[in-house]
Amino acid sequence: MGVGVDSMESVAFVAVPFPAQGHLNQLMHLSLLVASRGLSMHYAAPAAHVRQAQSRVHGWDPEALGAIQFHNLDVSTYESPSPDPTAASPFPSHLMPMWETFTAAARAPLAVLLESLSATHRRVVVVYDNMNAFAAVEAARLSNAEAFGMQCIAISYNLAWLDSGHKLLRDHDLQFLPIDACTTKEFMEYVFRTAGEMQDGGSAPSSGLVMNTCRPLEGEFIDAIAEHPEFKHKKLFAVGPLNPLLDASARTPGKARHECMEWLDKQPPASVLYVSFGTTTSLRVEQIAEMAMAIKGSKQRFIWVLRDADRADIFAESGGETPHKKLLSQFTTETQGTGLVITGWAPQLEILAHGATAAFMSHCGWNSTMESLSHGKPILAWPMHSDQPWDAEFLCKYLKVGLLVRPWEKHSEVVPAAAIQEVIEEAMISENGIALRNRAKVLGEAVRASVADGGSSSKGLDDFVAYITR
Ligand SMILES: O=c1ccn([C@@H]2O[C@H](COP(=O)(O)OP(=O)(O)O[C@H]3O[C@H](CO)[C@@H](O)[C@H](O)[C@H]3O)[C@@H](O)[C@H]2O)c(=O)[nH]1
Repeated sequence: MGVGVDSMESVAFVAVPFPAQGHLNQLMHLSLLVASRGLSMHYAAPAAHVRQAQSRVHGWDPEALGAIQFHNLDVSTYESPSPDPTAASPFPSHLMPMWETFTAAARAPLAVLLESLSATHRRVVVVYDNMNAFAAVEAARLSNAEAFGMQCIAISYNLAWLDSGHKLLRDHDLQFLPIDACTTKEFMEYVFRTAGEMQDGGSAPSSGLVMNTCRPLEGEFIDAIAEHPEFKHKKLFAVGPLNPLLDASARTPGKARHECMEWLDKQPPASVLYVSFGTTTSLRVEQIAEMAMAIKGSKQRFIWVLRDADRADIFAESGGETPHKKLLSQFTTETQGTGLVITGWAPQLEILAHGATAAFMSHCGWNSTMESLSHGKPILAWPMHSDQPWDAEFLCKYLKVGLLVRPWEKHSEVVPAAAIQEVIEEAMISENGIALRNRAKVLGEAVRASVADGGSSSKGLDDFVAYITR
């Protein structure tokens, strides 16, 4: 027997993230933000990635997860090799087998989920990672579903991709490196193959884009993309930063604090350098040695997250001893009291929010960029792959809250300790560094205002929810 319209719940919101931390995270934040608006919330990913997203969610009281129904998309088993720091390309190619399996296998169970939600709701709204265009195709098969792409990277990146000679880039002297230069041939082939399945050989059948960005960072670029023929007839919503905003005490309600936070509490204000390269980068052992020398030589307080890229299944046993174990133990002894090395999962959002943190040496993944800027912290930019060289360019030349550690062009070289140390000292103890930190603080206030009541991103989220529940 069919379900009567009167008894149907209203709108089902289905998040379909791409299986990698920097993507799982953003759709989780969006789902949690929308959850309080009375929609029926769903988050669909392979089982290990649902678990990953749940266990690593940051800045939220874990109880908030209760508002979401999680669905394990049944995909066949995939290889989960260790990353290879010595590989010719810094791109995380060890994740490719899992991504291939995901794209091929997640579609059928997603279709079943969407069909069942479609039968019991007035409307199904699918917010899919732009890498998962298949989800938009599945939504388009249903009469009462619509899809929105989730933009997990800078929108200026899309503009540069579509038109690298755009006036905005020329006016600000911004150089765009094409993505194929910063990834691998294999990844590009995967991207074009998965996008190529789309209708008319091009874009996914979506109603628009939800963008994890805000006007104080990318206002001109948001306007320019809205004018672009590809987006002109689409609904665009800038709702970022999606990451929660913490105050300088950096406490997340309902969550036990990591021991590094007790150490941070004891450091003077704006005195600690935070160093981390996200979840898709593994440094060569020679580079780790140079980094250790630079940090020690700078005599600055620090927290250094020294971990390899995630494996496809983060819960799989990691094999063997790390090659830098001896170096690390010596470094830890020599820098006792000045800093901490974290080899596990660090509470990055809390560290960036903390009043003792001064600056962030980062690979410029878009999450790290937004998390840092929304807490008013400048970036020592060391781009590794993909969109990161663009983010570094944007931070250093457009927003003027970044210092370049090394240009992308030198990515295959080991950066010597002296060069790293010079940038650390510039950020931490020079006049220029103080000016940089002040600019980041001012920008951070503008970013935070955009998600406060009446701010542009807060309005963007209201408009999005009003549109999907119309
Ligand atoms: O110990 C750690 C390490 C990472 N993080 C978090 O993990 C996320 C990492 O995301 P991001 O900074 O974006 O880096 P990647 O993991 O490298 O992200 C991938 O996804 C991003 C969004 O698409 C892209 O911008 C990047 O280039 C791509 O590598 C952030 O939320 C961090 O706060 C922690 O909380 N603790």
